Amino acid sequence: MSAVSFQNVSKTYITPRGEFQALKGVTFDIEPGEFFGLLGPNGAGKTTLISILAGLVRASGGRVSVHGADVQADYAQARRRLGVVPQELVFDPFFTVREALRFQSGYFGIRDNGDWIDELLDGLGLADKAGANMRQLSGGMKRRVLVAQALVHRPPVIVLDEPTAGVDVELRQTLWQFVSKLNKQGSTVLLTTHYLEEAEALCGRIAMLKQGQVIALEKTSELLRRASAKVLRFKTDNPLPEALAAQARVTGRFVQLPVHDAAEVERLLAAVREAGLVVEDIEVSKADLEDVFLDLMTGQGATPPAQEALA
Ligand SMILES: Nc1ncnc2c1ncn2[C@@H]1O[C@H](COP(=O)(O)OP(=O)(O)OP(=O)(O)O)[C@@H](O)[C@H]1O
Repeated sequence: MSAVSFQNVSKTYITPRGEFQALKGVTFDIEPGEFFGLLGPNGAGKTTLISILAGLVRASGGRVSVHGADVQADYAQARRRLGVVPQELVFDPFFTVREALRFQSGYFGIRDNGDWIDELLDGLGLADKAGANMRQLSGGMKRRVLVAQALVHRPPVIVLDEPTAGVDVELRQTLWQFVSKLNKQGSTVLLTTHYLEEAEALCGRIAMLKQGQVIALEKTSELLRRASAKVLRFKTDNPLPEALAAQARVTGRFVQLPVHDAAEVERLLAAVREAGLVVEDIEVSKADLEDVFLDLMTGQGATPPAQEALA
């Protein structure tokens, strides 16, 4: 049985300007023990999908289950199997860290959870803050408590929605060490992130969402191998012509363009020459996940499975 199953999930929001379809028939399963990445640009529908999984938003259509428990019909079972780390910092300012974790344990009907709470505090670098009041903690420390709170009932499925957005390097490392350890011990992890290097390093499989649809669903290694395997890189001080800018990743003077074969390299360089750009340090090198992502998002060179997913 899948750890998480999304079957034909749709969501239509009613807005003052009419209906807006945020999810359009999203279907994929996550198997027990996977470290799974959900990627997509702003507004792709990632948070909506996770909120439906967590029972915070109701799907307009389709079915979502956690280890077989339907998130609507069997909410309590599904919720018990999930540890959701939210994006926003929500906490009760009057509790100490340990009290907050005890309270959360009680919410799930768990007593005598002290040993696991100690392990969480240790693993997340919170041991010396156990007695501190929540309102005294820095933003980074509060975020650690949110992670501990999400895991207090030892859920088999851990959901992290942009857990490292705006957090310092130390917390990112602590968090990934701890979550990777839980994953090695058998927990399933679903991660949404904007940091593609994080997804590349951690996730075994990745789904990419674009405008509410899955446009790629593959092993990370396959995704890297299959989509534009190469990128053309160069430096220039000149602005790019529009046709090139639409597919390029530009960082200061550095320009990167996805390429699929030698003919495309020649075509792009011809376009560069034609536009009169002065370029330096031209090289063709291996793509990383960010290149693949950009390639798929700009609609260039979608891989065969991605096209199937769109059908
Ligand atoms: N409550 C709502 N009412 C109307 N529209 C909404 C609502 N929540 C989200 N949306 C819209 O649905 C789309 C998907 O939003 P969602 O937050 O799921 O995307 P996301 O992929 O998580 O983006 P981000 O990376 O910015 O968090 C967006 O266009 C958003 O404006």
